[in-house]
Amino acid sequence: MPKDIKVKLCGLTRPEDVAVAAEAGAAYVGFVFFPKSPRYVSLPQARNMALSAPIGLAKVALVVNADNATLDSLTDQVPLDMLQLHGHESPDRVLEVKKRYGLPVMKAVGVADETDLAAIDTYSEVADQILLDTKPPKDATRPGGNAVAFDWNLIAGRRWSVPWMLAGGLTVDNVAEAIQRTGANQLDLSSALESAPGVKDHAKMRAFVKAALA
Ligand SMILES: O=C(O)c1ccccc1NCC(=O)[C@H](O)[C@H](O)COP(=O)(O)O
Repeated sequence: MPKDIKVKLCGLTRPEDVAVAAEAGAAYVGFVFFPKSPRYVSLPQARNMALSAPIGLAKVALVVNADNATLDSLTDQVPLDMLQLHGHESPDRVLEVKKRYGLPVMKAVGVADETDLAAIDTYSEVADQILLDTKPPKDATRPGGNAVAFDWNLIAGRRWSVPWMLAGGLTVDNVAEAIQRTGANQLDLSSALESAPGVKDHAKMRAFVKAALA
C-alpha cells in the first residue's frame, strides 16, 4: 500500500513560491527567520506569504534560539500553524514556547552519529514533532539548510512517539531511497529546490513533490 507522504518545502521567500507549493501538493511551507540565512524573510514578507496560503497548507516559522520578544512579534504579525525551533533550545524552552504561544512546536535535532540519537527520545517527550536534520559542519554559518545528508542507517527501523520529518540534503534523485531506507513519511528540504541562494525554482519544487508522492 502506498505511504501517505507529507512534504515540507522550506525557505520560501515569495508568495508565488507558496502558490506553487500548494499546487504541487506540499503539506507544509517553511519561512526562515534566521538573519544570516540567504532565505531570511522579514515579518511583512512572511505575513504576505502566510496570508496567501490556501487553507490546509501548514505555515511553519523556523527560528533559531529566538527570545520571547522576537516570538511575540512573529506570532502577532504572521498567521502560523507551527513553530520550528532550529537552535539549541532546551526541552524546558520547548515546553515554555508551546505554552506561551499555543502553537505546535517542532524541534530540530541534529544527527551526525549514534550519540545524537538520545536527544531524539528526549525531545519526543516535549515537542509535537521532531525534525531530524544533519548536524551542521563545524564551519557552517547556519544550523540547517546546508544541503548535506546524514547517514540514514543511523535511524533505519527506529520509531518515536511523535511524528517526525527527515531533512538534510534531500533531492529529487535520492528521495525514493531516503523514504525506503529510513521509513520517513514526512520530508523537509530547501537547498535542492533553489536556482540561487534564497531563490526557489518552481520546476524543482514541482519535480520534488511529484517524486516524493509517487
Ligand atoms: O535554510 C536555512 O537557511 C536555515 C537557517 C537556519 C536554520 C535552519 C535552516 N534551514 C533548515 C531547513 O531548511 C531544512 O529544514 C533542513 O535543514 C534541510 O535543508 P537542506 O539540506 O537545505 O534541504
